[in-house]
Amino acid sequence: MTDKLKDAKIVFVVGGPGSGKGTQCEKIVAKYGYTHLSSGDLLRAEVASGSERGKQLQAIMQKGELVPLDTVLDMIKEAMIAKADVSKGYLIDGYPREVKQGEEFEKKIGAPALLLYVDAKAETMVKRLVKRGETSGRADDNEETIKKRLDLYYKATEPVIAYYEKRSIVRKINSELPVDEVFAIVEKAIDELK
Ligand SMILES: Nc1ncnc2c1ncn2[C@@H]1O[C@H](COP(=O)(O)OP(=O)(O)O)[C@@H](O)[C@H]1O
Ligand SMILES: Nc1ncnc2c1ncn2[C@H]1C[C@H](O)[C@@H](COP(=O)(O)OP(=O)(O)O)O1
Ligand SMILES: [Mg+2]
Repeated sequence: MTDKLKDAKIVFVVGGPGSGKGTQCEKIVAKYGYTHLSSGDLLRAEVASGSERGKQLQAIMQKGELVPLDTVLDMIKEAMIAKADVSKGYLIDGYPREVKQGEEFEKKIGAPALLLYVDAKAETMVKRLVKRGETSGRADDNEETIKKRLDLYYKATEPVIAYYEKRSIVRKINSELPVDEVFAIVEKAIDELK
C-alpha cells in the first residue's frame, strides 16, 4: 500500500454504462469537494495524447472491451497520489469493472469505505447513451458498442456489487429518477460517511 494514501476516504462508483455515474460524481464534487477520478476519462485523456499506448487503448475501447487491469490501476493510483495532499476523499468512477480489479486496488492502494451502486434499467441506459452519442464524440456511444458494453457490465461488473455487499458497504441508488432526486439519495449515503 502507498503511504500517502493510507488514510484516504475512498468511494467506488459502480453502475452500467450510461447509468449516471459521471452526472452524480459531478454533483458530489460540487457539494463535498471530493476528487473525481473516472477511469474512462483517464483512458480517454491518454488516447487524446496521441501516444502509442493511447492508440492501443483506443482500439480496445472502441470495441467496448476492458483495457488491461495494470494500465488502468496505474493511472488511477498516479492520479490519486497527485491529489493526496489536498483531497477530502476520492470518487473512483468506473472502477472496479470486475472483481479482480477490486482486489488489486485494495492490495496496491486501500479499501473503499462505500460503494455507490448507480442502478438503472438496461432500456434506460441504452436510451441515455444513444442520446449522449449525439454530442459526446465518444467512439463507444454507438448502438453496436453499447450492446457489448451492457453485456460486459452484467457479466463482469455486477459480480463486483455482490462481492462488496458481503462487507455491507454497498448503497444502491435508483438512477431512474430525475437527477436531483437521485442526488438526494446519494447525499444521504455520503453524509453517513462523516
Ligand atoms: N437521473 C437521470 N435522469 C435522466 N438522465 C440522466 C440521469 N443521469 C444521467 N442522465 C443522462 O444520461 C447520460 C449518461 O450519464 P453519465 O453520467 O455520463 O453516465 P455514466 O458515467 O454512468 O456512463 C447523460 O447524457 C446524462 O445526462
Ligand atoms: N476500470 C476499467 N478497466 C478496464 N477498462 C476500462 C475501465 N474503465 C474504463 N475502461 C474502458 C472500457 C470502457 O468501455 C471505456 C469507457 O469507460 P467509461 O467512460 O467508464 O464508460 P461509462 O461511464 O459509459 O460506463 O473505457
Ligand atoms: Mg462516465
